[in-house]
Amino acid sequence: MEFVKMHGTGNDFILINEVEVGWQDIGNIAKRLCDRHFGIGADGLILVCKSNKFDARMRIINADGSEAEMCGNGIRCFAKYVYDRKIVTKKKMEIETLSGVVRPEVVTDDNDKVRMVRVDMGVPHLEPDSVPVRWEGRLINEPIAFGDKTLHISSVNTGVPHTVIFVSDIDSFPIEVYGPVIEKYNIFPVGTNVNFVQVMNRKRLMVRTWERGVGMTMACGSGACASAFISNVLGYIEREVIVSLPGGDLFVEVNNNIYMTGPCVEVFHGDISLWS
Ligand SMILES: N[C@@H](CCC[C@H](N)C(=O)O)C(=O)O
Repeated sequence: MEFVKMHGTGNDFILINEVEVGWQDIGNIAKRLCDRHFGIGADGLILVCKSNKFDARMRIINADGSEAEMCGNGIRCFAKYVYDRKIVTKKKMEIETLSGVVRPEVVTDDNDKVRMVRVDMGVPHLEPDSVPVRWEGRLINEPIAFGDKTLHISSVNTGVPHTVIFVSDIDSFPIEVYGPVIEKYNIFPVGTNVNFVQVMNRKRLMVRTWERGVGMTMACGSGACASAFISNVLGYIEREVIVSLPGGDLFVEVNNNIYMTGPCVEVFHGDISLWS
């Protein structure tokens, strides 16, 4: 079957049209395909599925085989995949995900190929049950000790659970040390993505994300939205901000809903025959 390798600001995915396959053990297959040495290599596997009610349905399986509810960079790639292949012909589409309906709008070039996508990411959720996080009331900028280091933690769901932590120097902060500890910390019943944020000025953030089920990534779209939202709640930034990630920049608008705009790129395609 055909697969397509894509990325959104360096967050990379293998996309497969689910209609052509009938895989049972999708977690295990995702793990093998995403492996960077023994497989194609990617942060996640995205399945392009039919929806009974909406234009299409997206499933995202992390590199460790766990299924996530949504993926911000992934849905831009998904929108390009379905529009360029005429699976969906509308520029403003409604995509079903485990986190509800998400609305991407594609921006095309002179050849009607998708170059950028603006995604209505919906309303961010701060209530502890919706994140989810075991905490009395909203968890915003609360000090929590991890060993001998106290970090100020904020929790929000922008399609998937996110933790936002502000640091003064993102380049020297030991993300690989604290990321995995916080991802599985006991107040997060389904784990969390962990975003380390440096506020550069009122219109620009630098963010690095330790992703749940993946590890360090070049970018996280829903993490960029979570970081911009919490930064805005705390009064650090304006409503419109550039979020700079190791893999590129995203433009995020914080209103009642959050909007994220960014690129999506097709890297290569190929055929897979499943090995035993
Ligand atoms: N890379 C993503 C988020 C993908 C899901 C995440 N790993 C999770 O398990 O929550 C994005 O761009 O939003």
